[in-house]
Amino acid sequence: MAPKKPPCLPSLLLPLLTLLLPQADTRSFIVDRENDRFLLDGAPFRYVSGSLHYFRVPRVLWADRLLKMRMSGLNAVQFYVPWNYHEPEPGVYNFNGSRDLTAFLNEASIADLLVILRPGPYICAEWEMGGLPAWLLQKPEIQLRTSDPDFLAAVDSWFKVLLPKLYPWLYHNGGNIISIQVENEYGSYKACDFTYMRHLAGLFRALLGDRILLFTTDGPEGLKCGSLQGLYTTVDFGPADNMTEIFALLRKYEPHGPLVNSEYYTGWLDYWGQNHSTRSISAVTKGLENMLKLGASVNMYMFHGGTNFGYWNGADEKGRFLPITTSYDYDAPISEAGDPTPKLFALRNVISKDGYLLSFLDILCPHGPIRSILPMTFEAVKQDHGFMLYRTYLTHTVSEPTQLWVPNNGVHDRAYVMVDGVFQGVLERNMKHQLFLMGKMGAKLDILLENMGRLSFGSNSSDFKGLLEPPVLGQTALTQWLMFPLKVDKLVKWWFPLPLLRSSHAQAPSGPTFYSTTFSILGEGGDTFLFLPGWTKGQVWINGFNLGRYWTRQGPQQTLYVPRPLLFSRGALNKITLLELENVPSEPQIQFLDRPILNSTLHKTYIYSLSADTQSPSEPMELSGH
Ligand SMILES: CCCCNC(=S)N1C[C@H](O)[C@@H](O)[C@@H](O)[C@H]1CO
Repeated sequence: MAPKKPPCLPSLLLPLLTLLLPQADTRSFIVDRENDRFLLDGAPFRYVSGSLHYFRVPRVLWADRLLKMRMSGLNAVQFYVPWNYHEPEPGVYNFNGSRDLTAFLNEASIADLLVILRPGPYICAEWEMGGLPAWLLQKPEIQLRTSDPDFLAAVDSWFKVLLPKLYPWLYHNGGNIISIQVENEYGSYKACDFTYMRHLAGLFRALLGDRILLFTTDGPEGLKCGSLQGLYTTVDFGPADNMTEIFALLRKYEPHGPLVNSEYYTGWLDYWGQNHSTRSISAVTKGLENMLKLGASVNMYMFHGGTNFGYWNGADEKGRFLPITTSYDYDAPISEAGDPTPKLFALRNVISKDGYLLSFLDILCPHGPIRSILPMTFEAVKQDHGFMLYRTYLTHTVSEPTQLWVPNNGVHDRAYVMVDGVFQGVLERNMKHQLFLMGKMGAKLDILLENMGRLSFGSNSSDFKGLLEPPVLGQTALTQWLMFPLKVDKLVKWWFPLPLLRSSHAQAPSGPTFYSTTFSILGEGGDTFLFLPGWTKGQVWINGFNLGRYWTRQGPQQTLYVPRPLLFSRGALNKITLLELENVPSEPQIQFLDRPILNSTLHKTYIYSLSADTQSPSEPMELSGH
């Protein structure tokens, strides 16, 4: 979330003050040259990042694109800041709407993505004038990207506005920016003006302090003029390039420290009048796999390209003037329209093999688990409502079905038990039914605990929730627990729809599973009642609103009231997400009825068929109860 704001001091004082203040926490992102790696908060860290340019995506879609990147297994996002996008005229600044850089940083933080920021002043990027404002050319003799005093004066003035905005977002200040690039592929520019680069490096240090990692990026041929003492050197290259040769060349500039490819090309740009550029999935994934095996940190350029709206496209000169197209699809893993492509899933598989794929737990429990010898209650880990996952590992093989139980009625309130992700069944408060399981030594035992609501009347309202006693397997009390307090509502708000219906022969998964889909209302619509025939028990959200619990199997309530104001009408898409805790039918359906069903008796299964004339449920046919 937005980091703590520094005291509003003159911008140049801030870094100085920070130096004087004791560092309030141990947040840090540094280069460990002894072990050729990054350290994040002292722990070995490698980023698998993707480029997404906020200035090529409408603000209302930022969250969607960023989450899709996170769900692809990335842990960082890299983006430029185009100077001309924010200073349309000298001294006039715009950081509003789709130019709200702070809002984008915050969206990245919400998506749990670290940030690699590239503020230029030149950014290239197939963007109008490489990000430099056209008004610089009102001085026709100006020497762009050099120590020309006119150019430096404009650069200084811009960065004295921009960089203090970034200061609170630096990782060690509580934000998510782990590194900042100085200039862009300067070694590819004819000037090779080290005075200019030293000026920029000094300005960044003066305004950002000395803790943030500053780096440069160049193609292999640009390292000589693009690298600078005090700035970490990185390279860029694509799948067709010789990774071994290029990294060997990089080692001449950075003999120690992590190898970094700051722009690994997943596709390429398009020019009007030429064929759409593509890069093969196999080549792109193979190259990524090889770099990950080397322990390199990689940023995939682009992971989502977006669009050159308005007049913002740039141009290249290759013997002739070549304007860039409006689409910046880039044959990227997320298409220009935001759709995951086969390339995304192929890259996700590579990242997952590397152990980098996010489980839901990374999103549901972004701060990681709490470790304890004995299980802790919801209250002890400061989780009031909803769900907590308890995880332990079997310390011995259980080769015969063995009872899992919790002494003193210690399940508060329902426990969904899995072994290595396979659903075993449910333990329930005040219920005597037994649960037997088997598993090899080292098998993962997960218990998803549901808080069904605290006592509101009775002898003791101190109704603690969770596992109040250590579960016992046979005669062995299980210890060494990890507790994951789950922020389910946060995930649901960003979840993009997944197909709800499965092909009939597919065995619907059992145990805690998310389902999500979209639906639209043709007319104005009205209040309605959600009916989930054949579903068992769970939680449901509509358009991010937590509608409540359903327990179709149990009754007597079979429908959930859906107030009309929750819904979008006239064809707009509504999103429904369900967390089914036990089982769904092979072809799960959701129905919206025009009346409630609150009176089904317990343990009976009803089939309601919508009668053709009224589209309302006929009288229920009672099937055998069980
Ligand atoms: C045809 C030469 C284009 C020069 N740009 C190159 S090599 N690239 C590197 C550059 O840093 C980046 O901003 C992008 O411009 C990328 C191409 O998408």
